[in-house]
Amino acid sequence: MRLLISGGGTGGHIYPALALIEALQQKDPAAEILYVGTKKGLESKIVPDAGIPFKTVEIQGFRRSLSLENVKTVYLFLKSVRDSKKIIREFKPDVVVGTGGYVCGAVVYAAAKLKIPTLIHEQNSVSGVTNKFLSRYVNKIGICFPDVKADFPAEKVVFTGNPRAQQVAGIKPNNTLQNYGLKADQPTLLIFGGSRGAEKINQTAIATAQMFRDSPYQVLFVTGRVHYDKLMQQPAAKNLPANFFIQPYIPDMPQILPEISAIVGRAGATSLAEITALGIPSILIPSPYVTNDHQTKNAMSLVDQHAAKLIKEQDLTAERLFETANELMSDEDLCQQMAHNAKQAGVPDAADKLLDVLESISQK
Ligand SMILES: CC(=O)N[C@H]1[C@@H](OP(=O)(O)OP(=O)(O)OC[C@H]2O[C@@H](n3ccc(=O)[nH]c3=O)[C@H](O)[C@@H]2O)O[C@H](CO)[C@@H](O)[C@@H]1O
Repeated sequence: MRLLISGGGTGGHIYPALALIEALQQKDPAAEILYVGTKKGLESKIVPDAGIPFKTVEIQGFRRSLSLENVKTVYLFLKSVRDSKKIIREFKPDVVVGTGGYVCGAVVYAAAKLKIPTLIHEQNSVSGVTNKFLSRYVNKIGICFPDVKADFPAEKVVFTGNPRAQQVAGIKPNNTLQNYGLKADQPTLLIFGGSRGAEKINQTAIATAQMFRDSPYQVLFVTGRVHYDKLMQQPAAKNLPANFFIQPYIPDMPQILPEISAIVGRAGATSLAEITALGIPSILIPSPYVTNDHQTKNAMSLVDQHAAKLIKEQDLTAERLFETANELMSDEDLCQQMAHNAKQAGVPDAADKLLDVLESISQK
């Protein structure tokens, strides 16, 4: 099969695409893949690092207010559709897949206009702007939360879950935390604010460092690459307790997750797919800055099932973060119960499900 795939901007759109590619390559080692993204998005590093052929088009998102920038956005969209058509004609895919982000708007739209079979994957409980636009043109739509079906033409929707879940579910603990300086035999709390890091979570997490000093577990705090240098200059980052570790980014997150006891993080949909695939208790701090507050809705699906606790960003303080995390890490029964509940919500065969949909529409 020749698969052209596009998804960009943040890890939450990119990692599901990579997981689908991995599942396809396992099933069909002769499969030919091309990934289309932008130079500016995280995909321009993550995708070539994964050894996948990568091409770019130039595109940007719409501003919500009336602005001259939107004229440029329309111009870039039309140009990127033309550029995408050129890439599609050269690569001759059997099927084109979009996993969200502005870039896949142009690529998948171009494919649909060229009558190539198309599939989009919506990770969230509320449809993204790009997927909503594309839903008119595509053949099928894979979803991860039942509620989001209402945002799309019902006959196109298939519940598949997030393929990253299957990629993560297949990995066994292998002392990977040691590569980051942590101990292999201690429970570990992971704190991170999504694939790009989150300023408020970062400032709060660094302020908790000394509070964790005497805890019988270790803390791995991941800042996001763009925040790391500035954060490490703060006095609080200079004299860290021996059980508190800071990293800019974890490129091999699927490898470390099976060794994590509990997570404090945003409620990005791909992170939640990982948390539920493995059954990890979590404390979720949804981003209030995303379309239609979709992270709160994502988070509530786990909170309602007693699989996660929720702290609103506006209520986040160092004391609240430490107390909530410490309470969880100190209560084995609670951890086990939440882990069990999280796992119930997981879809550990999501990549196979999405591949089935892909094969059903592909020209090959
Ligand atoms: C601000 C924003 O628009 N966020 C959106 C974005 O989030 P974001 O890109 O943060 O996505 P998620 O939290 O869903 O996923 C993050 C992904 O990055 C990985 N990771 C993270 C940190 C790290 O150091 N290493 C690493 O590999 C995680 O394992 C996970 O696979 O896409 C999600 C999925 O559509 C949405 O639900 C989020 O609302």
